[in-house]
Amino acid sequence: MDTIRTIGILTSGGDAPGMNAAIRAVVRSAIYYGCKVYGINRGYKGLIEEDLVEMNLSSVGDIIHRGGTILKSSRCEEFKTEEGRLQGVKILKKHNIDSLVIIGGDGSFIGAQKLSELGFPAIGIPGTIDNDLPYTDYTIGFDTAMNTIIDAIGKIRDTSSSHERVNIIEVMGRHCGDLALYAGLAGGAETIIVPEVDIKIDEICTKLKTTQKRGKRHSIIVLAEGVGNASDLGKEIIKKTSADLRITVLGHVQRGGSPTAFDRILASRMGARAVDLLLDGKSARVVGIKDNKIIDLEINEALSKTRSFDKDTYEMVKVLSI
Ligand SMILES: Nc1ncnc2c1ncn2[C@@H]1O[C@H](COP(=O)(O)OP(=O)(O)OP(=O)(O)O)[C@@H](O)[C@H]1O
Ligand SMILES: O=P(O)(O)OC[C@H]1O[C@](O)(CO)[C@@H](O)[C@@H]1O
Ligand SMILES: [Mg+2]
Repeated sequence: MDTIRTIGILTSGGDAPGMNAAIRAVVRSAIYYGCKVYGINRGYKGLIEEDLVEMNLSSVGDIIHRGGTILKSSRCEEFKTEEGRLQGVKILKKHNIDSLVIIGGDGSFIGAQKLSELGFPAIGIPGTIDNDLPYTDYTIGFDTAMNTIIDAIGKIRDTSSSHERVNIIEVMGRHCGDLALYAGLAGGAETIIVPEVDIKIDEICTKLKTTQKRGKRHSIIVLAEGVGNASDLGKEIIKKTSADLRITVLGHVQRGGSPTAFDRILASRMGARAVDLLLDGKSARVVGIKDNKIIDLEINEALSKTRSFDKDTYEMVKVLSI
Protein backbone atom coordinates (compact mmCIF):
# COMPACT_ATOMS: atom_id res chain seq x y z
CA MET A 1 0.00 0.00 0.00
CA ASP A 2 3.02 2.25 0.64
CA THR A 3 2.39 5.83 -0.24
CA ILE A 4 -1.04 5.82 -1.86
CA ARG A 5 -3.69 6.79 0.61
CA THR A 6 -6.14 9.14 -1.04
CA ILE A 7 -7.58 8.42 -4.47
CA GLY A 8 -9.58 10.80 -6.65
CA ILE A 9 -12.03 9.47 -9.22
CA LEU A 10 -13.77 11.20 -12.12
CA THR A 11 -15.74 10.39 -15.26
CA SER A 12 -14.99 12.35 -18.43
CA GLY A 13 -16.15 12.69 -22.03
CA GLY A 14 -19.43 11.18 -23.19
CA ASP A 15 -21.06 9.14 -20.44
CA ALA A 16 -21.43 5.40 -20.93
CA PRO A 17 -23.62 2.77 -19.26
CA GLY A 18 -21.47 0.92 -16.75
CA MET A 19 -19.53 3.96 -15.57
CA ASN A 20 -21.43 3.74 -12.28
CA ALA A 21 -20.45 0.11 -11.84
CA ALA A 22 -16.81 1.15 -12.36
CA ILE A 23 -17.10 3.98 -9.82
CA ARG A 24 -18.61 1.54 -7.34
CA ALA A 25 -15.79 -0.95 -7.86
CA VAL A 26 -13.08 1.69 -7.39
CA VAL A 27 -14.67 3.21 -4.29
CA ARG A 28 -15.48 -0.08 -2.60
CA SER A 29 -12.08 -1.69 -3.34
CA ALA A 30 -10.16 1.40 -2.28
CA ILE A 31 -12.03 1.71 0.99
CA TYR A 32 -11.66 -2.01 1.61
CA TYR A 33 -7.90 -1.55 1.40
CA GLY A 34 -7.93 1.42 3.76
CA CYS A 35 -7.78 4.32 1.29
CA LYS A 36 -9.81 7.52 1.27
CA VAL A 37 -11.68 8.33 -1.95
CA TYR A 38 -12.79 11.67 -3.35
CA GLY A 39 -15.38 11.78 -6.09
CA ILE A 40 -14.69 14.63 -8.49
CA ASN A 41 -17.86 15.87 -10.17
CA ARG A 42 -18.16 16.86 -13.86
CA GLY A 43 -14.86 15.45 -15.09
CA TYR A 44 -11.83 17.68 -15.57
CA LYS A 45 -14.08 20.73 -15.40
CA GLY A 46 -15.14 19.85 -11.85
CA LEU A 47 -11.52 19.18 -10.95
CA ILE A 48 -10.42 22.64 -12.04
CA GLU A 49 -13.42 24.16 -10.25
CA GLU A 50 -12.77 22.17 -7.05
CA ASP A 51 -16.10 20.36 -7.21
CA LEU A 52 -15.33 17.27 -5.17
CA VAL A 53 -16.64 15.33 -2.22
CA GLU A 54 -15.36 12.49 -0.08
CA MET A 55 -17.10 9.20 -0.80
CA ASN A 56 -17.95 6.30 1.47
CA LEU A 57 -19.33 2.81 0.96
CA SER A 58 -22.90 4.11 0.84
CA SER A 59 -22.07 6.79 -1.76
CA VAL A 60 -22.01 4.03 -4.36
CA GLY A 61 -24.97 2.01 -3.09
CA ASP A 62 -27.82 1.25 -5.50
CA ILE A 63 -25.94 2.39 -8.61
CA ILE A 64 -24.58 -0.77 -10.25
CA HIS A 65 -27.68 -1.05 -12.45
CA ARG A 66 -28.02 2.63 -13.34
CA GLY A 67 -27.00 4.26 -16.60
CA GLY A 68 -25.20 7.62 -16.72
CA THR A 69 -22.65 8.53 -14.09
CA ILE A 70 -23.38 9.70 -10.56
CA LEU A 71 -20.25 11.84 -10.80
CA LYS A 72 -21.55 13.55 -13.94
CA SER A 73 -19.35 14.14 -16.95
CA SER A 74 -18.20 16.93 -19.21
CA ARG A 75 -15.88 17.95 -21.98
CA CYS A 76 -13.39 20.54 -20.71
CA GLU A 77 -11.38 22.68 -23.12
CA GLU A 78 -9.43 24.29 -20.28
CA PHE A 79 -7.86 20.96 -19.35
CA LYS A 80 -6.24 20.88 -22.78
CA THR A 81 -4.07 23.78 -21.65
CA GLU A 82 -1.04 23.46 -19.36
CA GLU A 83 -2.51 26.13 -17.04
CA GLY A 84 -5.74 24.16 -16.74
CA ARG A 85 -3.91 20.97 -15.86
CA LEU A 86 -1.63 22.72 -13.34
CA GLN A 87 -4.72 24.16 -11.69
CA GLY A 88 -6.14 20.61 -11.53
CA VAL A 89 -2.97 19.30 -9.87
CA LYS A 90 -3.10 22.20 -7.39
CA ILE A 91 -6.63 21.22 -6.34
CA LEU A 92 -5.67 17.57 -6.02
CA LYS A 93 -2.69 18.43 -3.82
CA LYS A 94 -4.78 20.81 -1.71
CA HIS A 95 -6.99 17.85 -0.78
CA ASN A 96 -4.01 15.52 -0.30
CA ILE A 97 -5.19 13.39 -3.19
CA ASP A 98 -2.18 11.41 -4.35
CA SER A 99 -3.59 9.57 -7.37
CA LEU A 100 -6.45 9.82 -9.83
CA VAL A 101 -8.63 7.24 -11.57
CA ILE A 102 -10.08 8.55 -14.82
CA ILE A 103 -12.99 6.78 -16.47
CA GLY A 104 -13.43 7.98 -20.05
CA GLY A 105 -12.52 7.59 -23.69
CA ASP A 106 -9.47 8.37 -25.83
CA GLY A 107 -9.66 12.11 -25.20
CA SER A 108 -9.89 11.65 -21.45
CA PHE A 109 -6.89 9.34 -21.64
CA ILE A 110 -4.82 12.03 -23.32
CA GLY A 111 -5.74 14.22 -20.35
CA ALA A 112 -4.57 11.42 -18.04
CA GLN A 113 -1.35 11.04 -20.01
CA LYS A 114 -0.60 14.74 -19.70
CA LEU A 115 -1.37 14.66 -16.00
CA SER A 116 1.12 11.81 -15.65
CA GLU A 117 3.71 13.89 -17.52
CA LEU A 118 3.28 16.48 -14.76
CA GLY A 119 4.26 13.74 -12.31
CA PHE A 120 0.76 13.05 -11.01
CA PRO A 121 -0.15 9.34 -10.75
CA ALA A 122 -3.14 8.53 -12.97
CA ILE A 123 -4.86 5.32 -14.04
CA GLY A 124 -7.35 5.16 -16.92
CA ILE A 125 -10.42 2.95 -17.20
CA PRO A 126 -11.96 2.86 -20.70
CA GLY A 127 -15.55 4.13 -20.51
CA THR A 128 -17.07 5.02 -23.87
CA ILE A 129 -19.78 3.54 -26.08
CA ASP A 130 -17.52 4.03 -29.11
CA ASN A 131 -15.16 1.05 -28.52
CA ASP A 132 -12.49 3.12 -30.21
CA LEU A 133 -9.54 2.31 -27.94
CA PRO A 134 -7.33 -0.15 -29.85
CA TYR A 135 -5.52 -1.72 -26.87
CA THR A 136 -8.68 -3.23 -25.39
CA ASP A 137 -11.22 -5.63 -26.89
CA TYR A 138 -14.07 -3.76 -25.20
CA THR A 139 -14.75 -0.43 -23.56
CA ILE A 140 -17.37 -0.04 -20.84
CA GLY A 141 -20.72 0.93 -22.37
CA PHE A 142 -20.18 -0.51 -25.82
CA ASP A 143 -22.17 -3.68 -25.15
CA THR A 144 -25.13 -1.80 -23.70
CA ALA A 145 -25.18 0.68 -26.58
CA MET A 146 -24.98 -2.16 -29.08
CA ASN A 147 -27.98 -3.83 -27.43
CA THR A 148 -29.92 -0.57 -27.48
CA ILE A 149 -29.26 -0.32 -31.21
CA ILE A 150 -30.30 -3.93 -31.80
CA ASP A 151 -33.55 -3.29 -29.98
CA ALA A 152 -34.19 -0.26 -32.20
CA ILE A 153 -33.32 -2.16 -35.37
CA GLY A 154 -35.85 -4.85 -34.45
CA LYS A 155 -38.61 -2.30 -34.05
CA ILE A 156 -37.72 -0.44 -37.22
CA ARG A 157 -37.55 -3.74 -39.08
CA ASP A 158 -41.20 -4.48 -38.13
CA THR A 159 -42.54 -1.28 -39.59
CA SER A 160 -40.14 -1.29 -42.56
CA SER A 161 -41.37 -4.75 -43.41
CA SER A 162 -45.07 -3.80 -43.18
CA HIS A 163 -44.54 -0.82 -45.47
CA GLU A 164 -41.90 -2.42 -47.69
CA ARG A 165 -39.51 0.40 -46.96
CA VAL A 166 -35.83 1.02 -46.80
CA ASN A 167 -34.69 2.47 -43.48
CA ILE A 168 -31.32 4.04 -42.81
CA ILE A 169 -30.39 3.90 -39.15
CA GLU A 170 -27.58 6.26 -38.18
CA VAL A 171 -25.61 5.17 -35.15
CA MET A 172 -22.89 6.75 -33.02
CA GLY A 173 -19.25 5.76 -32.68
CA ARG A 174 -17.35 8.81 -33.91
CA HIS A 175 -14.67 7.51 -36.31
CA CYS A 176 -15.11 3.92 -35.21
CA GLY A 177 -17.47 1.53 -37.02
CA ASP A 178 -17.74 -1.11 -34.28
CA LEU A 179 -21.20 -0.12 -33.06
CA ALA A 180 -22.51 -0.15 -36.63
CA LEU A 181 -20.79 -3.39 -37.53
CA TYR A 182 -21.77 -5.55 -34.57
CA ALA A 183 -25.25 -4.08 -34.05
CA GLY A 184 -25.81 -4.34 -37.80
CA LEU A 185 -24.77 -8.00 -37.76
CA ALA A 186 -26.89 -8.88 -34.74
CA GLY A 187 -29.83 -6.91 -36.09
CA GLY A 188 -29.69 -8.59 -39.50
CA ALA A 189 -29.05 -5.38 -41.44
CA GLU A 190 -28.82 -5.69 -45.21
CA THR A 191 -26.06 -3.10 -45.50
CA ILE A 192 -23.56 -1.75 -42.99
CA ILE A 193 -21.60 1.39 -43.75
CA VAL A 194 -18.53 2.16 -41.64
CA PRO A 195 -15.66 4.66 -41.87
CA GLU A 196 -13.07 1.87 -42.08
CA VAL A 197 -14.35 0.50 -45.40
CA ASP A 198 -14.95 2.49 -48.52
CA ILE A 199 -18.28 1.66 -50.12
CA LYS A 200 -19.71 3.29 -53.22
CA ILE A 201 -23.31 4.42 -53.57
CA ASP A 202 -23.74 2.12 -56.56
CA GLU A 203 -22.85 -0.91 -54.47
CA ILE A 204 -25.45 0.06 -51.87
CA CYS A 205 -28.12 0.53 -54.54
CA THR A 206 -27.29 -2.69 -56.36
CA LYS A 207 -27.63 -4.59 -53.08
CA LEU A 208 -31.02 -2.98 -52.51
CA LYS A 209 -32.24 -3.97 -55.94
CA THR A 210 -31.02 -7.58 -55.74
CA THR A 211 -32.53 -8.20 -52.30
CA GLN A 212 -35.81 -6.68 -53.43
CA LYS A 213 -35.81 -8.83 -56.54
CA ARG A 214 -35.63 -11.97 -54.45
CA GLY A 215 -38.63 -10.81 -52.43
CA LYS A 216 -37.23 -9.06 -49.34
CA ARG A 217 -39.90 -6.69 -48.12
CA HIS A 218 -37.66 -4.37 -46.19
CA SER A 219 -34.11 -3.21 -46.13
CA ILE A 220 -32.14 -1.95 -43.16
CA ILE A 221 -29.03 0.10 -43.74
CA VAL A 222 -26.94 0.80 -40.65
CA LEU A 223 -24.78 3.86 -41.12
CA ALA A 224 -21.95 4.82 -38.76
CA GLU A 225 -21.97 8.55 -38.04
CA GLY A 226 -18.27 8.77 -38.92
CA VAL A 227 -19.10 8.22 -42.60
CA GLY A 228 -21.61 11.02 -42.96
CA ASN A 229 -25.22 11.74 -42.22
CA ALA A 230 -28.24 9.59 -43.00
CA SER A 231 -30.15 12.35 -44.67
CA ASP A 232 -27.49 12.94 -47.36
CA LEU A 233 -27.17 9.23 -47.98
CA GLY A 234 -30.95 8.87 -48.19
CA LYS A 235 -31.15 11.56 -50.88
CA GLU A 236 -28.50 9.81 -52.96
CA ILE A 237 -30.25 6.45 -52.69
CA ILE A 238 -33.63 7.91 -53.66
CA LYS A 239 -32.07 9.53 -56.72
CA LYS A 240 -30.80 6.16 -57.93
CA THR A 241 -33.55 3.76 -56.84
CA SER A 242 -36.76 5.70 -56.09
CA ALA A 243 -36.99 3.64 -52.90
CA ASP A 244 -39.63 4.39 -50.26
CA LEU A 245 -37.08 5.39 -47.67
CA ARG A 246 -37.11 6.59 -44.09
CA ILE A 247 -34.35 7.72 -41.78
CA THR A 248 -33.77 7.12 -38.07
CA VAL A 249 -30.98 8.94 -36.27
CA LEU A 250 -30.76 7.05 -32.98
CA GLY A 251 -28.82 9.77 -31.16
CA HIS A 252 -28.38 9.89 -27.42
CA VAL A 253 -30.73 7.01 -26.68
CA GLN A 254 -27.57 4.96 -27.37
CA ARG A 255 -25.78 6.52 -24.41
CA GLY A 256 -28.39 5.77 -21.75
CA GLY A 257 -30.08 2.86 -20.06
CA SER A 258 -29.27 0.22 -17.53
CA PRO A 259 -25.94 -1.44 -18.33
CA THR A 260 -25.95 -5.03 -19.56
CA ALA A 261 -24.52 -7.78 -17.37
CA PHE A 262 -21.44 -7.73 -19.60
CA ASP A 263 -20.80 -4.04 -18.96
CA ARG A 264 -21.44 -4.33 -15.22
CA ILE A 265 -19.01 -7.22 -14.89
CA LEU A 266 -16.41 -5.58 -17.13
CA ALA A 267 -16.65 -2.31 -15.19
CA SER A 268 -16.36 -4.08 -11.84
CA ARG A 269 -13.29 -6.06 -12.91
CA MET A 270 -11.61 -3.01 -14.40
CA GLY A 271 -12.38 -0.81 -11.38
CA ALA A 272 -10.91 -3.37 -9.00
CA ARG A 273 -7.76 -3.69 -11.17
CA ALA A 274 -7.30 0.09 -11.21
CA VAL A 275 -7.15 0.13 -7.41
CA ASP A 276 -4.77 -2.85 -7.34
CA LEU A 277 -2.43 -0.93 -9.63
CA LEU A 278 -2.41 2.12 -7.41
CA LEU A 279 -1.84 0.01 -4.32
CA ASP A 280 1.13 -1.56 -6.11
CA GLY A 281 2.53 1.92 -6.63
CA LYS A 282 1.87 1.91 -10.39
CA SER A 283 0.82 4.96 -12.36
CA ALA A 284 0.43 6.20 -15.93
CA ARG A 285 -1.33 2.97 -16.86
CA VAL A 286 -4.66 2.03 -18.36
CA VAL A 287 -6.81 -1.01 -17.78
CA GLY A 288 -8.32 -3.11 -20.57
CA ILE A 289 -9.58 -6.56 -21.49
CA LYS A 290 -7.96 -8.99 -23.94
CA ASP A 291 -9.28 -12.51 -24.52
CA ASN A 292 -11.45 -12.11 -21.42
CA LYS A 293 -8.45 -11.34 -19.22
CA ILE A 294 -8.12 -7.98 -17.51
CA ILE A 295 -4.89 -6.36 -18.61
CA ASP A 296 -3.02 -3.14 -17.90
CA LEU A 297 -0.37 -1.32 -19.86
CA GLU A 298 1.42 2.00 -20.03
CA ILE A 299 -0.82 4.82 -21.12
CA ASN A 300 1.69 5.88 -23.80
CA GLU A 301 1.77 2.40 -25.27
CA ALA A 302 -2.03 2.13 -25.19
CA LEU A 303 -2.49 5.44 -26.98
CA SER A 304 0.14 4.68 -29.60
CA LYS A 305 -1.64 1.56 -30.85
CA THR A 306 -3.59 1.76 -34.06
CA ARG A 307 -7.01 0.25 -34.52
CA SER A 308 -7.50 -2.78 -36.66
CA PHE A 309 -11.00 -3.13 -38.00
CA ASP A 310 -12.68 -6.56 -37.98
CA LYS A 311 -12.77 -6.90 -41.76
CA ASP A 312 -13.50 -10.64 -41.60
CA THR A 313 -16.75 -10.05 -39.77
CA TYR A 314 -17.60 -7.20 -42.12
CA GLU A 315 -17.12 -9.50 -45.13
CA MET A 316 -19.09 -12.26 -43.44
CA VAL A 317 -22.04 -9.92 -42.94
CA LYS A 318 -22.08 -9.28 -46.69
CA VAL A 319 -22.50 -13.01 -47.27
CA LEU A 320 -25.13 -13.49 -44.58
CA SER A 321 -27.27 -10.55 -45.65
CA ILE A 322 -27.77 -11.40 -49.33
N1 LIG B 1 -5.19 16.72 -25.91
C1 LIG B 1 -5.76 16.78 -24.71
N2 LIG B 1 -5.08 17.27 -23.65
C2 LIG B 1 -5.65 17.34 -22.43
N3 LIG B 1 -6.91 16.95 -22.18
C3 LIG B 1 -7.62 16.44 -23.17
C4 LIG B 1 -7.10 16.32 -24.49
N4 LIG B 1 -8.04 15.80 -25.29
C5 LIG B 1 -9.12 15.61 -24.50
N5 LIG B 1 -8.87 15.99 -23.23
C6 LIG B 1 -9.81 16.04 -22.11
O1 LIG B 1 -10.68 14.93 -22.12
C7 LIG B 1 -12.02 15.39 -22.25
C8 LIG B 1 -12.87 14.36 -22.92
O2 LIG B 1 -12.36 14.10 -24.22
P1 LIG B 1 -13.35 13.71 -25.41
O3 LIG B 1 -14.39 14.77 -25.54
O4 LIG B 1 -12.50 13.40 -26.58
O5 LIG B 1 -14.13 12.42 -24.89
P2 LIG B 1 -13.59 10.95 -24.64
O6 LIG B 1 -12.92 10.86 -23.33
O7 LIG B 1 -12.83 10.48 -25.82
O8 LIG B 1 -15.00 10.17 -24.52
P3 LIG B 1 -16.07 9.96 -25.68
O9 LIG B 1 -15.34 9.94 -26.99
O10 LIG B 1 -16.70 8.67 -25.32
O11 LIG B 1 -17.01 11.10 -25.57
C9 LIG B 1 -11.89 16.70 -23.00
O12 LIG B 1 -13.01 17.52 -22.89
C10 LIG B 1 -10.67 17.30 -22.32
O13 LIG B 1 -11.00 17.83 -21.07
O1 LIG C 1 -22.92 13.98 -26.28
P1 LIG C 1 -22.28 14.76 -27.38
O2 LIG C 1 -21.35 15.80 -26.88
O3 LIG C 1 -23.29 15.24 -28.35
O4 LIG C 1 -21.32 13.78 -28.17
C1 LIG C 1 -21.76 12.82 -29.06
C2 LIG C 1 -20.59 11.92 -29.33
O5 LIG C 1 -20.22 11.27 -28.13
C3 LIG C 1 -20.29 9.86 -28.31
O6 LIG C 1 -21.57 9.43 -27.93
C4 LIG C 1 -19.28 9.20 -27.43
O7 LIG C 1 -18.00 9.55 -27.84
C5 LIG C 1 -20.06 9.68 -29.80
O8 LIG C 1 -20.46 8.42 -30.26
C6 LIG C 1 -20.84 10.84 -30.35
O9 LIG C 1 -20.36 11.25 -31.60
MG1 LIG D 1 -13.49 9.54 -27.62
